[in-house]
Amino acid sequence: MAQLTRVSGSVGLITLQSPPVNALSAAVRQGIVDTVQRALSDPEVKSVVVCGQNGIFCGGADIKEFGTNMSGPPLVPLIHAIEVAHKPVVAAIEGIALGGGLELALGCHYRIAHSKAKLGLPEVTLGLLPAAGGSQRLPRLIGVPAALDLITTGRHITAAEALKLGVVDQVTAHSTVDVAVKFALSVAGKPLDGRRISSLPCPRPPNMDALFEGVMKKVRQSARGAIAPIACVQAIRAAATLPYDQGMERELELMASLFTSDQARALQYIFFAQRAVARWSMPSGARWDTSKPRPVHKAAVIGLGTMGRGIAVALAQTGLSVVAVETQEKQLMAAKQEMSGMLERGAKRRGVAPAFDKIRYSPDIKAVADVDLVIEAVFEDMALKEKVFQQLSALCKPGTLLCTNTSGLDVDHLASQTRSPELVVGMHFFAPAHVMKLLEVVYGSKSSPQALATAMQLGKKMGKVSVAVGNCRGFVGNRMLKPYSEQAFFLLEEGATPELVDGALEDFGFPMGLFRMSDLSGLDVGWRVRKVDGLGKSSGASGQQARIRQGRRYSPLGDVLCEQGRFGQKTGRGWYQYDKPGGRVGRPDPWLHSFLEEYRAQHGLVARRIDHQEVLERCLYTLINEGFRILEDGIAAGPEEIDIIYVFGYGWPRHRGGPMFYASMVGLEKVLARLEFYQEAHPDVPYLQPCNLLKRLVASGSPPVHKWREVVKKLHSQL
Ligand SMILES: CCCCCC/C=C/CC(=O)SCCNC(=O)CCNC(=O)[C@H](O)C(C)(C)COP(=O)(O)OP(=O)(O)OC[C@H]1O[C@@H](n2cnc3c(N)ncnc32)[C@H](O)[C@@H]1OP(=O)(O)O
Repeated sequence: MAQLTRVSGSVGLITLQSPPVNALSAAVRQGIVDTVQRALSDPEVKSVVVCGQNGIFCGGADIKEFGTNMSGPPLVPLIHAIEVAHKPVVAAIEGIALGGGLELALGCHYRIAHSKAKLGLPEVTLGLLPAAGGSQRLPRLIGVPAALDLITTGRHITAAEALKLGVVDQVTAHSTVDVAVKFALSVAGKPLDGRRISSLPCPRPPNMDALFEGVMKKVRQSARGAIAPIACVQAIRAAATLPYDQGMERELELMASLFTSDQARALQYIFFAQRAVARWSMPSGARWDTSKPRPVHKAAVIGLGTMGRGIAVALAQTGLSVVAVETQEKQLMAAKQEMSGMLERGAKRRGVAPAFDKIRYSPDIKAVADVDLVIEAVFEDMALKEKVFQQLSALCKPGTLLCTNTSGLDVDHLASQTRSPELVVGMHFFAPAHVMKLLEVVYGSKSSPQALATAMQLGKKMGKVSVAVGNCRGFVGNRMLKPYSEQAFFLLEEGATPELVDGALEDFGFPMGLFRMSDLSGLDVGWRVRKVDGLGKSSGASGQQARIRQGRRYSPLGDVLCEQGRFGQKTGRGWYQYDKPGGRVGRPDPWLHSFLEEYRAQHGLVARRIDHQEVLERCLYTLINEGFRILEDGIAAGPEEIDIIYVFGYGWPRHRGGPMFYASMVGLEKVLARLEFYQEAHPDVPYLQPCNLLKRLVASGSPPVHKWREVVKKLHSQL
């Protein structure tokens, strides 16, 4: 779908027409081939402008077509036909020119962009590389270093940056199509030789080998096992070292290795999952498209500890008026100082003025009287939160939405402390709250659809990936973390070291293994929770009985470390040792290794050899098993919710698509069989017991992950 019209007498205007983003579907590609051919053979047409309808140039290849039997004309010859045309072709870029969309524009002889347009080659984020000539043309146009940056990160750039780099020739704040048509009239009949990017030599950077080596090293480190960024570097190296035609062959070869890879499938799944979770639903049937959010102009944050500070800053940065309440005067002053710095740094990064005047600080909770929404972010203690909710319920104007920032406490219980439980939801932010992308929005049994819709919309405005989930201990993310960390502790008891467990998880792609992460966030955090739960005391006893609590296997290892004041980085000792309290670089600690040996001896445990495979299977499969339980319990509407939470909030490697997608790639039969195997070996570990939904899915032939939502729905309708 592309339309050709003649404008200003001699300009052929080709308009891509495929809402919502004019993606290059088979029909659009065919439309471009046809219209270009007609424009070039029409003697009345002297020059051509390519644009997209509805102010959007083109969002690139149609991702929905990937993984299907792709038909229609391929992009490479289509773009080539434009480039070799004897009439000037001008791209009028409004909205976006991404991926294949930008590659199409690079095939044109001139590019004019609207000042608000965004451009980029984000293929790497989908597990691919720009394989419609993008990896060969961009370095020729803007040089190797800049092309390496854009292609390996996939970042979107502004029109201003595009102009500075030389990606576009002109930027306008007026009608881009009008400007492009005028420009096309002015260049009609002029020679095009220097305008065909593929015929330009690729500028060779000085120290080219060192440059590529350095970039490859950096990419390998940050890619954590992702293959696409590496292929991107290899393709650009081909542009820098080979003639264009050979470079194109290399581009195709590299793309072929990525196109059908598991990683590409995983990354494309995450792209669509991120969009699917925005279309939330509640067990009552209420949905995103039938529930209208309330307007929120003014919000309050109660409690200015680490979380409250980040939340208040994030709210102010969205343009909301914020009342930041902290009843302890000293803490209030410290918060004010730190938050000013956060606002300043954030503003500098985004090139805007800091939103200092958006925040009013108050030591008095009565300041919430006229706000539309409150986010309570006091210490994670139910009695304290109860009290705050009772106060808020009495002080706020009717209709104020009351949200709790908790990492797992009962939202229904807090709602029961208020006069309007339907206005209460959980908003589980992740630290640092003004940086981390994930937000779990937790609806309780009485939360109204409007309350959920309001919190979801607010999360979106704050730039968060918001996921609606039901209320249970730990919600989705932290609930799944429990079996995962439990297994890691058991593995230490059985013979592993923190380095071995972390090594396996980091090789898998997590930025940090569980023990390194625990040292960073503080071992005392989990210890406090365990003590509230009646666990968390080392007891000092020996033998197996000492490792059984509440009728199940329990490892007091973390408790013993805490009793010795080893809280992680903050105390300079935890699962690793650090140079000093607050040190960042953890080194293996011989003390800990001897401690583990003594511990095993004390408890009659015999160390055995544990390999990476066992670490991964036991930690990840129990986590996945809990994910299935969460689906079974109706806490998450589908696997996409779980996967997005893990990718955006828990460091699950994106190229592995989240835990539920990973399970589908491994094969549900295998996950089930290994859980059964480990359960037999450890019958006192309930988390190893395969859940019914997993068994049911395997029994029904292990349907692909996108079909699970239906299976879960059916399961719930039968209950
Ligand atoms: C050997 C094979 C050779 C092949 C050579 C060609 C290869 C080319 C590679 C590519 O071009 S890969 C695609 C590159 N493009 C992208 O990565 C862009 C992806 N899209 C986005 O980043 C965003 O969607 C957006 C375009 C910036 C718009 O964001 P916005 O927040 O405004 O809206 P969304 O909710 O994200 O999207 C709206 C709607 O559109 C769907 N969509 C977006 N882009 C595409 C696409 N490229 N293909 C198909 N569908 C797309 C998106 O899924 C939403 O749909 P929904 O149904 O409403 O959820």
